[in-house]
Amino acid sequence: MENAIQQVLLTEEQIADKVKELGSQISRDYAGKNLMMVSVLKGSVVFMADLMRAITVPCQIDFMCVSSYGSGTESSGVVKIIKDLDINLHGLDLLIVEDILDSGKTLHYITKMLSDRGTASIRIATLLDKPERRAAPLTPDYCCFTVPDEFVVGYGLDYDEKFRNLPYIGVLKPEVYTK
Ligand SMILES: O=P(O)(O)OC[C@H]1O[C@H](OP(=O)(O)OP(=O)(O)O)[C@H](O)[C@@H]1O
Ligand code: HPA
Ligand SMILES: [Mg+2]
Repeated sequence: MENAIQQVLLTEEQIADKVKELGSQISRDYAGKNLMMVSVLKGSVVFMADLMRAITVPCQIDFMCVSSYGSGTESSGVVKIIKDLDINLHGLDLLIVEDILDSGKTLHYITKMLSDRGTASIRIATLLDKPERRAAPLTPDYCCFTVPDEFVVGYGLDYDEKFRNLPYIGVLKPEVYTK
């Protein structure tokens, strides 16, 4: 697994520090609100688990599972909802938790879909932002790191369902996906 990585972009320590910092900021911003954290599976599972434990105000959590990349490195443009949320969102302050904002197609679709459900507010927290690839008009409200236009894996992010369990974020060697 490690020999498919060209470069470690973000170490475990760098990620942990930044996630704690973001947790404190979100805790300040959501004091007195009805925070509902929505994790967009599968990629956000690791970030969600760490971020929710860095938040000190009361919150609910729920999960939705969507997919648009399949086994490629470019968005198919078709966002498939594999599992929708279970909880009624009326009056809740939604924080959508994503691992990466890349083309923006996934979050554009999800925010539009969820804004029809009577939420009090919707914000986006993403671990990584790759602005050079943006195709849909979207900016995150909270972001831990901006990354260059390279395919990254680890800390939940996959290529063809692999590498999610790497504890750091690494750039995948292009020969892994150009073969
Ligand atoms: O901004 P975009 O170009 O839409 O890319 C971002 C989305 O792509 C990845 O999901 P993917 O479809 O790979 O599903 P996964 O989370 O199960 O890996 C990632 O987890 C984001 O949800
Ligand atoms: O760079 C990426 N890596 C893994 N999954 C992704 N989904 C969008 N961009 C990426
Ligand atoms: Mg993926």
